[in-house]
Formats: sequence, structure tokens, C-alpha cells
Amino acid sequence: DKCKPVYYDAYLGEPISEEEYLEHVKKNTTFWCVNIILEPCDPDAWRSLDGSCTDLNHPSRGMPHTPTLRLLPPFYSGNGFEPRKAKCGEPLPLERPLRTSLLPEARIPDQVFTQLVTHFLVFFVSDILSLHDTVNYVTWKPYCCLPQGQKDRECIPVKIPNDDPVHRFGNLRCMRLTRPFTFQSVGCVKNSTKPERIISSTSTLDLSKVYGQSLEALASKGRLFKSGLLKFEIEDGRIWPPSMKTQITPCLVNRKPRETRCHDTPDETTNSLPGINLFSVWFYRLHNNVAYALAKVNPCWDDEKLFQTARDINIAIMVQILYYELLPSLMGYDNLLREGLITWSKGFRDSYNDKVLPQISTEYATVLRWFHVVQENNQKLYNPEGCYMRSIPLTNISLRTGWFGVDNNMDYITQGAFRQASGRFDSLVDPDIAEIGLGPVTEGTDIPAFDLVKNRHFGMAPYVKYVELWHGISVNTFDDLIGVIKPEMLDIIKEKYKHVEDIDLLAGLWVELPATGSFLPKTLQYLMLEQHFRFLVSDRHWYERPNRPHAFNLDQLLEIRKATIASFMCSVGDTVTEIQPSAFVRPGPGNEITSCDYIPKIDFRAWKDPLCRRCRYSSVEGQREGPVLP
Ligand code: HEM
Repeated sequence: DKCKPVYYDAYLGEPISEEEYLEHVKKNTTFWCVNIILEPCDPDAWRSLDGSCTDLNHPSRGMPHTPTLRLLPPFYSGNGFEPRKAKCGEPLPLERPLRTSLLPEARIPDQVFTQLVTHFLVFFVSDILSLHDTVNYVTWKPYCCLPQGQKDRECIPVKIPNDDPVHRFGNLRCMRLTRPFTFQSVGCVKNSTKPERIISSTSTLDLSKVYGQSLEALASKGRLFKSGLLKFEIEDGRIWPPSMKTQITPCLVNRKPRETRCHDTPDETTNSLPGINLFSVWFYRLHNNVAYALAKVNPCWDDEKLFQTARDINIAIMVQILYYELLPSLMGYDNLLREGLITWSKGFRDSYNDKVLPQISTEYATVLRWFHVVQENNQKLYNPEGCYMRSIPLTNISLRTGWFGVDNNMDYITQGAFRQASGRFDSLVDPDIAEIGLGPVTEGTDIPAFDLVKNRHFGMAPYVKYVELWHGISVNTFDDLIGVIKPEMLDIIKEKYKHVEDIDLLAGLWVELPATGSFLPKTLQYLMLEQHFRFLVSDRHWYERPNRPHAFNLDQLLEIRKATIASFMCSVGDTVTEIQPSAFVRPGPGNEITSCDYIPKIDFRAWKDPLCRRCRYSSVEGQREGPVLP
């Protein structure tokens, strides 16, 4: 029956019967455990919103709440699947003292990269990962450091010892934290099986922060249903996504009555971290700029065609910037070329492999947290002339979209994003990220220590297993890590861990030497290459494919190739009339700030549809209307 929905077991990816589905309804587990596909996959359709039909043979794979892939089998201890023990049978060293020893606190500007790198990265992360584990200990179970928390198995608070370098003079001895949600904990799979984390995002790169993950959310909050546009609002001459009109909003930290802005987007978590907030607004605007440009060259296109094409271009621009600009800057152009992540030719390439499921690896989801190390929390604000105005801690403007809407803050933070250095790519962490990572909503948050806790609860194999896997060496003693770990840090590692196999994956990354030609630690480099290759080969809608549904023609692809973060900022960044051509890299000799007129732009005439000539004088009503956009 064509119109009958098909229910899939989210974990197994197999269809289930209506009776099995009703069982889930009874248990109230459909949200987590069932993927519903309303219509059979149409191989010629545009990319779906919920990730379904990315893989025609396994239509539910790629959807939210589908499993991650383990590169190495998990390590847990006991029947309760608690974090693995040290080799000698004792618990592993406490996370907080490990963090304070291996990753000291300091705020040092990087000599190469700008703050735009971390803003882009955190936005990109929000496209494929989840916030629910954080919401759990902040909002749903805020009691993990109170006596009530001792009775709740979900609570795994982080202990702060009495000799803590920061808190020994204060009273804080506990930071609240909860176990990550797993297929087991939410009731999809038996508790007697090894915990597998559950993620609420689609596993493809699809700008789900902008478009949401369901038709209903996009229809009710996103689409204007006119000229292919997303809904928008103009305030003080700036274009924004629509704002919420209710009193209760997710912008918990807005300082009322002045700060009222909170975005009513298909995915409300656009209002969370500043980097996510900024790039969501910018990609929102870019969609409308593209739709407007397309409508101009194709007056006969209807709303649907304009919308879908603009979405497709918007996603392609994001991926082009990620693969051809950001990743090469971080990981080395030649490294990416050699591993087949990018191509030197500007034309098409088809790397799609229908045997590879659209998934992310559990390891990748964990080690991406390494980037907390390079997050500078002191956001500098500049005016459009490039003069420093003032600073604000990023942790003070999370969950505070209202701040962006007042005092020209949006202009100044935009300017600061490409003028200011990121944190140094080193074994150091910004003091705010290490102590007050969630700002005023908790008593204290040591983000990298939390990362280590999660590393253990996700059952990551010991660090040395990954070193052996990727670097082809066998590691039996600490000295086998000479040449892999920074010498001075190897001394500290030996003090902290009793056996070389005890080292946690993330702790190893904190102290590793960078890979050749890269700024990233050696093992992180491999784990990133591995996953970014999978994004490319498992995505049927990958923008460089000539034979995907609604594929670009060559001229169009060549225009997409012009996308850079600088042209992006010129197009959507408030007051950006000049910028350095490589805006992920600090401005300076060879990368001077220059007028946007000199930054190559996409020419949308490549999308001119010859069929439109025929209906030129009978253009669809309203087609030429639209906001006056740059
Ligand atoms: C001011 C900047 C940032 C803040 C305040 C922040 C805060 C946080 C917090 C509180 C968590 C949850 C920790 C936990 O409960 O385990 C988290 C998770 C995470 N963050 Fe950040 N972060 C920031 C920047 C970044 C950046 C630049 C990246 C770059 C890759 C990043 C990647 C991640 C990842 C991958 C996770 C895990 C998400 C998941 O597993 O679903 N964060 N962050």
C-alpha cells in the first residue's frame, strides 16, 4: 500500500509490524525507538529532512536515533557496563585531576586560526550530534550533586579533590553530570546488552539546524511558502529568523526587558551556544539570498522549486567550505587529497558507495570534543573599521539570543569572529571552558573533564588500541609512545596512569604530537579522516555527484567551488564590507583584509533555466516579490 507508513526499529534498521509498533506506543518508546517513513522512498526526490532514504537499501539509516558505528569494540567493566577498570583492576584515575594535570588552564591566542573556526565547528557539530545529554543534567536532573543524586543511577557527578588547583580555596567539590542516553537507557534495547549511545540528529551534513528535521516543523516555523524563502524578520535594518512571541522561551539567559529576541526556528536549539546561534542566523539568511537570486534568474520557478534548490545550494556551500577550506587548513591539503577526501580537479566526482551506511562513528562523536581545547572563551568585539571595542565571555551569551539583538552586538561579534585569534592548538584549555563552561546555569562545568567522563561511559577502547590501529606500531610500554606523545607530557602521563593501556583515548589526544602537515593530534587526524571519508561515500545526495537527484550541472558545480568563508561572510555577515580572503586564518601579510568586491562570488546565472524563457511573461504570482537583499 503506497500510502501506508512503514515503521522501522531505530536500532536495527529493520521494518517492524504494526503490532510491534503499537507495543512501542503502549510503552511510550516510539519517539526514541521507532523511525516512521510515511511514503516509499522516491530515488529521484530531493534530500529528505529527517535523513530517511539517504540509503535506498536501508531507508531508516541516517535518521535521528539510529546507531553510531564502533571502530573498535567497546570496553566496559562488570554486568552493569560501568567504565572500564585500570589494568590492575582499580578504577581509572579521577577525571578532574587528570584534566588539571594533562590540560592546564591558560588563554593563549593561536598564531594561525581565527575564532570563526571554532564558531563554524560547533555549528557543524550541532548538525550531527545532540544536546539532550546536557539538557538532562542542567534542566531535568539538576540534583546530581545533592543527596537526591546519590539515589539516582543516572547521576555521575564529577568529583573535585581537596587539593584541586582551583577549588582548594573554595567549597566546590562536585560538578553535576548525568549518564549519556543510550538505546538501552531509553528502553529500545535490553539493559543486558552493551550500552550504545543514541543521538537526536541526522547523520548526514544537511544543515538540520536551519531546516529542522521534520516537514511539520519546517512548514510551521521555517517556510514562508512564497518565493522559496524562509520566514524572516527585519529589525533595525538587520535580517533575522522570526522571533518567538511567547513569554517562556529557550533563551533562558536573556536579560529582560531589554533582551527579548529568541528565534522561533524549526530547531529551537539554534538559540544555544553563540557559534551555533551565529551560523544558524547566517545560513538562514544565505538561504534567502540564494532563493532571491534564483528567483531573479528564473521568474517562472514556483516556491517549491526555489525552496528546494536554495536548500540544496545552501547545504552544498556549507560542505564545500568545510571540505575545501576548513579541513585542509586544519589537517593539511595534501593529507586530504591523499586520503581521497577532496579532489584537485574542480569537476564532478562520484565516490558514493551504497554499501556504506550513513552513520558516524562513536569514536568520532567523542573525539570531536578535543576541539574544546582550542575554544577561546573571551570573545572580542570589533567595529566595522576593525577597532577593538570590548570583550564578552562566550559562556555569558549562551542561551541568550537577546544579547545579539541589542547594542549592535551582532555587528561587533561578526567582525570579531574573523579578526580575533582562536585559542592556541596546544595542550592547554581556556580557564572558562574548564571551570564555568555552561555559564550561569550550573555551579561549575569543567567541559574537558566531562568529555573524559563521557569517553569512559561511551566505552572507548584504550588510547593505545587506536594508536596501534592507525600508526601500525605495537604499544606495550610508555616508552613505545615516544614520538607519538609530547615528551614533557609523556612524563606526566606516566605519573598519572599506572599502565600504558590505562590511558583514555581523549587524554591521549590532549597530549599527542600533531600529525605531519596538520595542526591536529595524530590520532584525532586519523579518526577525522576516517569519518569525513564516510560522510562523502555514504551520502547519496553528496553535492559533487553528477548523477544524484537534481544534480548540479558542471557550470553550477564550478560556481559552488567558489564558495569560501570570506564570500559567505561578505554575503550574510552584518557590516562585513571587507575581510581577509582566508577568513579561517588570521589577517596578515598575504591574507590582508580587503574589500568584499575582490572576493570571488557565486554567479547564480549558472542556474538560469532555459524553460523559463517560455513563461517569462506569465510568471507565477508573487514570484518577483521578496526582501531587498544584498
Ligand atoms: C564556548 C564554546 C563551547 C561551549 C560552552 C561548549 C560546551 C559544551 C558542553 C557543555 C558540552 C556537553 C558536555 C557533556 O555533558 O559531556 C559539549 C559537548 C560537545 N561539544 Fe562543545 N562547547 C563549545 C565549543 C565547542 C566546539 C568549538 C566544538 C568543536 C568541535 C565542540 C564540540 C563538542 C562536541 C563534539 C560535544 C559532544 C556532543 C555530543 O556528544 O552529542 N564544542 N560542549
